[in-house]
Amino acid sequence: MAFSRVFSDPPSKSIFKTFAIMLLSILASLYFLHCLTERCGTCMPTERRDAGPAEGFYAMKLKDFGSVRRKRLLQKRTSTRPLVMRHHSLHQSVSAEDLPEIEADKRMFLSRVKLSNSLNVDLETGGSYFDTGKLSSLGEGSKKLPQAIIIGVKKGGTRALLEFLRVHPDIRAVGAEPHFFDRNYENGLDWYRDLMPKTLEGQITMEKTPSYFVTREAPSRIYAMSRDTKLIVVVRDPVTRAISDYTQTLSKKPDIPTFESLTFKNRTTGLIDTSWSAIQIGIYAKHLDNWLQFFPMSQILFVSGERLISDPAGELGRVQDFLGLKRIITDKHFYFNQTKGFPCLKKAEGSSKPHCLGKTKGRTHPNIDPEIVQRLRDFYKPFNMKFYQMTGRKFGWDD
Ligand SMILES: Nc1ncnc2c1ncn2[C@@H]1O[C@H](COP(=O)(O)OS(=O)(=O)O)[C@@H](OP(=O)(O)O)[C@H]1O
Repeated sequence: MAFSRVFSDPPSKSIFKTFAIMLLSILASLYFLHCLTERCGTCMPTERRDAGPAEGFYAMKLKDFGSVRRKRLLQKRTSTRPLVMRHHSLHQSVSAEDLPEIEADKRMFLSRVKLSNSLNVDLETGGSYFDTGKLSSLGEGSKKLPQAIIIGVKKGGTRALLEFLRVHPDIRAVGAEPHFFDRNYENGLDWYRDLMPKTLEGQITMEKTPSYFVTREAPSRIYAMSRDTKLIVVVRDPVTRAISDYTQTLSKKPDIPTFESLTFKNRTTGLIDTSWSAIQIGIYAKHLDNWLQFFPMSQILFVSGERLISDPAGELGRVQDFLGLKRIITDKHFYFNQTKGFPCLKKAEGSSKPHCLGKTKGRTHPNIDPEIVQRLRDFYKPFNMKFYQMTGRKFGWDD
């Protein structure tokens, strides 16, 4: 009897013990969460908003440090995501290039966008990811509608621009192309907002969908969302752009007719088929007219696709100015990769490794008969002249 009293607890005592253990575990988890939000441990300097002129320089430095830190903080919190999520096959199976351009399988597309954004995977390059769900549980930042959008043009260099911009600590961008203002508008703004990554105060939310530039309804729809939206268009020599567009289609459907036969309505008369999208997209002046019905020129920035390759830092400087951001992305961020034949990032967003765009960017183009190329140059010339006049910039496609 005495033995059993010493070695076996009465039921109430054992319940108390279990309860005490549970309480301790809850307290330990709470403390762990608390530390995750960095409210314990080190004390970091924070941004000062009230710096007077004499403190300007230091305030600026502090601001840069603050914004860099903000982004690092956001990225750090995602780095516990299982590495399997970065597995190459995942990126391959959801490659943005694989998203059907015209006859999109909507359900598949939406699930891809969702997957991309839940991981913040850049579907094209697989370069970075961001666990928005995790942040939401910590209550950091909030999803906002984009304040700036790269609206075009297809094959202009839009992916390169977005990837480069993502290096900036004050830019947060969705990796996949949401196609909201063309294919998914009926889903509503809440759906669109939900695709966006979380941002902290002062950060700019961005997305890119190159087909917006040629979508008739896109200007009015974006205007309805916010008349202050900043628009960026990466333009490229329309002839090279058309060939690049064709090369992409050919890579997916090797049986399509030749570039030559698609270019002409009638080969003997030399009449160009302007209904072919590869040709149509390059008539920039016509599409721009549509945008100018809703947005002033001052709200649209034109980036040269050619200079984005020959002088990425120069073009990025213009974009950062346009977005009202400090020029943080400079020459130091790029190197020219001889094998790729393009500029690449020394360090991609959220990584310490060099990063080039994927193999679907910078494809080898098929050889096109120089006569046909010349015919296309003649066709585009008046439209290009008009476009130079409208934008006040000579892009040098006809020199
Ligand atoms: N740094 C860097 N690396 C690789 N590729 C680069 C880069 N900068 C610009 N480009 C050019 O981007 C072209 C693809 O344009 P987009 O990204 O707008 O294409 S898409 O519309 O999103 O499919 C792609 O076109 P192609 O060369 O025809 O493949 C490239 O020429």
